[in-house]
Amino acid sequence: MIRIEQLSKQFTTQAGGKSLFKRPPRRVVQAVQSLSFHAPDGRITGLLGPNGAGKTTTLRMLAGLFPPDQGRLEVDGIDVLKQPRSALARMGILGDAHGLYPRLTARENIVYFGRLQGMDSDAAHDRADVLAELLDMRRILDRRTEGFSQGERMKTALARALVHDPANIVLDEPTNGLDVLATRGLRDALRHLRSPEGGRKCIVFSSHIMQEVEQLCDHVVVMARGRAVAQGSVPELLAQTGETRFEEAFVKLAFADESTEEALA
Ligand SMILES: Nc1ncnc2c1ncn2[C@@H]1O[C@H](COP(=O)(O)OP(=O)(O)OP(=O)(O)O)[C@@H](O)[C@H]1O
Repeated sequence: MIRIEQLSKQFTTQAGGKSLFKRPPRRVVQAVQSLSFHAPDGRITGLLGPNGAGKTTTLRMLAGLFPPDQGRLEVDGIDVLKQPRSALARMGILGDAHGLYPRLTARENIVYFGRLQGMDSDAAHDRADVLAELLDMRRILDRRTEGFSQGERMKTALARALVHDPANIVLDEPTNGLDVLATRGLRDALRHLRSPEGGRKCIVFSSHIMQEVEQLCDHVVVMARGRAVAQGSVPELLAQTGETRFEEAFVKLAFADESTEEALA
């Protein structure tokens, strides 16, 4: 179970400037603002938002990569800021950079991570076999990852993230660069992991692809400009917007401010 409460994060960047002598002005980007949501076990929760909505920033804070300015992040009741190691041990995280060791085989990459998580070698090897079955990667399991395709890299990175059988699975744009079959395979694997047979995992993933979210998610958090502008199941969001197509509902929800601002300009 993952719970996020009133999360905020801003970044300060240098604005561009032509002058050699004047320091360019600073710009503040509010990446995430007062974001709250709850992702229960046995459910797939999707963070859906356009580019720059704050999805990756949110998931990076959940992974303990940097602290929020404000707010609380909890994994199975454990505070990520206060007890990062225990919280991280309860999560399998697939980030945007897959960072595999190219000289190791897929299996060795998976087993190595298992060992880092405190598993003994036999258990890590057994688990690599189970995951290879689940993610349909038996063909590549004993190949060096050097030269792997995008889909093969993603599967290996996902298997590595799941090696310690975490109760919570966090995925940032997992289908980026995958073809239709690989996307289907991933969808099936996530459905299995959500089911009682798959361990009723709590799954949180980010995406800007509506069809993916529509087909997979029990709960959708629509993000825009760092905020959650709406939350609910797909039927609830359709009812809330009075739309029959999810794409229309999403555009209405995610870009509502912009049309108002454009109208006022
Ligand atoms: N390290 C950083 N420094 C400055 N600005 C940042 C940094 N990281 C994120 N941002 C800004 O914060 C905002 C949210 O970015 P984020 O990557 O979280 O969005 P996203 O919803 O994941 O977008 P996308 O779908 O394009 O990946 C953007 O305006 C981005 O430029």
